[in-house]
Amino acid sequence: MSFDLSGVGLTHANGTVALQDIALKAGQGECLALVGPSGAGKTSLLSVLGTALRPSTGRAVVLQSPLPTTAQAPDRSLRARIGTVHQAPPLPGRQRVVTAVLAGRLGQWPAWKSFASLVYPLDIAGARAALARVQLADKLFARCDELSGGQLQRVGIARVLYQQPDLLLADEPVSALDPALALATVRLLVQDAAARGATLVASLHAVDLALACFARIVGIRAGRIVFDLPAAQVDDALLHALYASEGEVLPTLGQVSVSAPPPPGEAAARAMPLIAGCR
Ligand SMILES: Nc1ncnc2c1ncn2[C@@H]1O[C@H](COP(=O)(O)OP(=O)(O)OP(=O)(O)O)[C@@H](O)[C@H]1O
Repeated sequence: MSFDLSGVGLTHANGTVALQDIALKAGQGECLALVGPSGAGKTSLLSVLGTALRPSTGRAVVLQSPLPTTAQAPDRSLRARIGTVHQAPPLPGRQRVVTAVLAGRLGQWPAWKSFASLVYPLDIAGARAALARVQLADKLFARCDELSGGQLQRVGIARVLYQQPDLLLADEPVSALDPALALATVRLLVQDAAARGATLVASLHAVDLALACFARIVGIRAGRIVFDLPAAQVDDALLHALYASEGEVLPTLGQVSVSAPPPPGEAAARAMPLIAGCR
């Protein structure tokens, strides 16, 4: 088992209830996509899985470790086995890309090696290889503040590819990329996880991308899981109900407009001429 959440709730410091009674588990090596409208709780759920936020209620076990329910910090070795791709990677502007990528393994290295690598990058070849997988090898020694938003997202992805975590969490990882690059990048994440037997949980804005690339789709609305199904069983009625608060147009990579709920399967199929066979 990669993770097992039962009865998990999360209330933010200001009293906002972000998650309620979440029951979700995944075996090692499973890949699942989280979809749902803005504010549904996708980032909050990924933050709990990534140990950045402590559940307010319920029980969470991640990579065989029960997460602490007190203020106690999760242990460093657990965090080193979890990799997170942020929508906007928190990379210092003055940091070189090579250092940002190598930081993916800081949690796995002994303190002396981490410190030495911050002073002088210790595995330049490894960083270059990870960047090449996202077509950014030429930016190896660029400063992070010299990159576009989409390039920064890809540096964040190269960092997690370099890290090789057992549990990979991706929060809107391709939101700043054009459709073709977004598809190639999500495929890369899925293929990397599959090749290594790692678990991947990705929140995706574009439902067509989620349906094309992931075998299992989890729909979230108002902090609750409303469906958890194989992609083939996620039909338009379910998706329109999920996104009802955002109008009648489903968010897709191709921004294909669907004016009214069509028969099951049709909207996603219409929205997907660009993306086929990702899984
Ligand atoms: N740091 C915070 N403090 C207070 N409330 C928060 C905080 N972060 C998120 N929330 C609230 O928690 C709820 C869930 O937010 P979350 O960011 O998890 O949703 P999301 O599905 O990721 O949304 P989006 O798709 O817009 O990124 C929302 O009501 C949001 O306003």
